[in-house]
Amino acid sequence: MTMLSVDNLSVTRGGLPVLEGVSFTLGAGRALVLRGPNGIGKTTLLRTLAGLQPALAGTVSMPAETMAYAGHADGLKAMLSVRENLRFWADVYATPDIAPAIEQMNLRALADRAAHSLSAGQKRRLGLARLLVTGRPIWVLDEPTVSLDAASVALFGTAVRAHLAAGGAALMATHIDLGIPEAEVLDLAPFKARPPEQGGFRGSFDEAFG
Ligand SMILES: Nc1ncnc2c1ncn2[C@@H]1O[C@H](COP(=O)(O)OP(=O)(O)OP(=O)(O)O)[C@@H](O)[C@H]1O
Repeated sequence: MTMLSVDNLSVTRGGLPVLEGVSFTLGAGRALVLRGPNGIGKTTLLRTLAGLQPALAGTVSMPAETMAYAGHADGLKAMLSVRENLRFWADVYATPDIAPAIEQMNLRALADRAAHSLSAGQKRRLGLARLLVTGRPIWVLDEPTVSLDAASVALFGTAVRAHLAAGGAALMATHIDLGIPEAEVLDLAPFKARPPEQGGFRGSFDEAFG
């Protein structure tokens, strides 16, 4: 069953097209890994899908409200404890129980620590625990394993697989193997936007106004 359908999407950064004509579908229970070199537009595409910036063209079948985005900035409240951060998000998303998220991301020993006092990897774990309390079906993950040690990468891989097994879906940019062999891969190279031709803008300008 198709959960998300992206058709002919074009995305921009700093006003310039980055990727053009991106099309793919993502089924319930499926994971899709975006591949491509630094700067190709993985972050831009994920942010566009999550509704954080507008698309230049194309359609996305599901609203951003169905997606939980975890990006480079974890969006944690520095002065709140781990537990308070999760309660805050649980209230926002009307999720009754934060205990499963604390367990799955191995945060029990850190539950009363202020978020600002956590290490980079611990902050990442808290940011990923936030995904679990959103209750949203489509996870949109930008380099989710940055700063995680091997044990935490394994925890995270397990959480993603549990999400897929429960009928969710995941779209992610990652350079490492998450231990999800069934994940499909989308190479973004064919969608790289062509740079504007030399004088192309002036040409069309002249044509329109000359
Ligand atoms: N703030 C910005 N303003 C203008 N252009 C930007 C900005 N940030 C990034 N870009 C450019 O937009 C393009 C796409 O960047 P993006 O971060 O989406 O790539 P990425 O594939 O996620 O890269 P990485 O693998 O390094 O994370 C790049 O060419 C980059 O130089």
